[in-house]
Amino acid sequence: MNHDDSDNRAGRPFRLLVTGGGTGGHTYPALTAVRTLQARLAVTRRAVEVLWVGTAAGLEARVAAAEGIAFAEVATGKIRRSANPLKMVSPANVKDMGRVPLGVAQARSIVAAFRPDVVLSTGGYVAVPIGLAAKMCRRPLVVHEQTVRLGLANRVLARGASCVAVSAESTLGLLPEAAKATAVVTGNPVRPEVLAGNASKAVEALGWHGFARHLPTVYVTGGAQGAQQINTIIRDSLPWLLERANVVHQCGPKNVEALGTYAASLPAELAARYHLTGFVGPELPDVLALADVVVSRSGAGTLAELTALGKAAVFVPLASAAGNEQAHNARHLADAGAAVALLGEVSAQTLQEALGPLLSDDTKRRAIAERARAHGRPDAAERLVDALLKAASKG
Ligand SMILES: CC(=O)N[C@H]1[C@@H](OP(=O)(O)OP(=O)(O)OC[C@H]2O[C@@H](n3ccc(=O)[nH]c3=O)[C@H](O)[C@@H]2O)O[C@H](CO)[C@@H](O)[C@@H]1O
Repeated sequence: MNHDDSDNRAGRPFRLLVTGGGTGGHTYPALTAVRTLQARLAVTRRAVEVLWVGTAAGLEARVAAAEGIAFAEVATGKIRRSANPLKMVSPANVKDMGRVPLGVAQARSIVAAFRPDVVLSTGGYVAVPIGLAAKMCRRPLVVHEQTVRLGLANRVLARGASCVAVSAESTLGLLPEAAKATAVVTGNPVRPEVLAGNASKAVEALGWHGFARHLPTVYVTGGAQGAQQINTIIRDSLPWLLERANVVHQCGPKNVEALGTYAASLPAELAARYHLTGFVGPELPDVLALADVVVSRSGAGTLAELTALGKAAVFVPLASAAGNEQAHNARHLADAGAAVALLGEVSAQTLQEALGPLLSDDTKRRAIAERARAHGRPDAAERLVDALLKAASKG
C-alpha cells in the first residue's frame, strides 16, 4: 500500500521534526530535505508541517526564520574535544554536559506534543536531545551523516535509528554493527538553487567594475567564519594571482578590514580584479557559476556542492576537523584526479604551484572539473526524502 495516499486520504498533514545545525554543513542538508519533502508531498496535495529544533544562536535559527519554518529551542551541551583526555574534563565541558538531561527533558515534551511522522537528524550537538527523545517516544528517526566518518552526535543516535542515511559508500563499513542493517547511501543534499547559478549575474550583483573578462575567476572560501590559513596564503599570493585571474575572496566577516587595507596597497589595475567579502549570501549560486577554480576548505557541504557542479578545486583541509575528515575528503577526490589537495606544508608557494596549471591550462582544468562531476550526487535530497517516507510508513 502506498503510505502517502493512505495518509493523504486521512487528511492529516505529514509532520516532520528536523534537528541539526551549528554550522552550514549540518544546516543546509536539513533545509534541502525539508524543501524536497514539501515539493514531493505537494504533488499528492498533502500538507507538510515542519518543526525545526535547534539552538537560538545557531545558523539553523536564522535559516528557519528566513524560510518561515517553525522553530523551537532546547538546551544543549557541547563537548570540546582535546587530544589530551584530561583536558576534556574541563569546567566548560562539565557544565555543558550538565545541560544534556535538561535538553532531553525539553526535547521529550516537544516530540510528544508535535507527534512527528518522522524525525530527521543531520548532526551537530543540538541533535542529541531530540534524537534521544525520538527514541523514547518511539517515533521513527532518520540520521543523515554528511561526512565519511559519523560525527559524534550521529554516532550516539545511529544505534536504534530507523535508518542511517550516509553520503558515501565508504561510510557503510565504518558504521556501528547495529546501524549497518538500516543504512542507505543517499549522498549529501545540495540546495537546488546552488546548482542553478548564473555567472553573468554574479558580476552585476557584486557591482564588480574591475572584472577582467579575458581572465579566469577564482572563488576562495573558508566557510562561514573564514579560514585564517587560507586568508594568509591568498594575501601573500595576491600580486601573482591577480596577474592571472579575477578573485572573489570570502574571508569571514572579521577579516575584511585587514585584507581590504592590504588590497588597497596593490596597483589599481590588480586591486580592481579582487572582490573581497565576509560572507557570500544569496549570490552564492551565481558566484559558484562564475568560478573557474575554487580554493576552499574541504568540509562535506562544500565538497557536495563543488562535485555536483563539476568545479575544479584546490582544497586546503582544516587539519583539526574531527578525525581529520577534511583531509580524508580532499585526498579521496585528489586520488581520483578530481581535485588538487594541499595536504602537507601549506604556503603561498604550494598554493601557486597547485593553482598555476589550473589557471594556465584550460584542458587540464576542464578534465579535473569533469572528474569532480562524476563524484557529485545531485539526487541526494530525493534519496533522503525516500528514506524519510519509508521510515514514516513503518512508524
Ligand atoms: C570546522 C568543522 O568542523 N567543519 C565541519 C562542518 O563544516 P562547515 O559547515 O564549516 O562547512 P561545509 O563545507 O560542510 O558547509 C559550508 C556551507 O556554507 C556555505 N557557505 C559558506 C561560506 C559562505 O560565505 N556562504 C555560504 O553559503 C557553503 O556553500 C556550504 O553550503 O560540517 C561539515 C559537515 O558535517 C564537516 O565536513 C566539516 O568538517
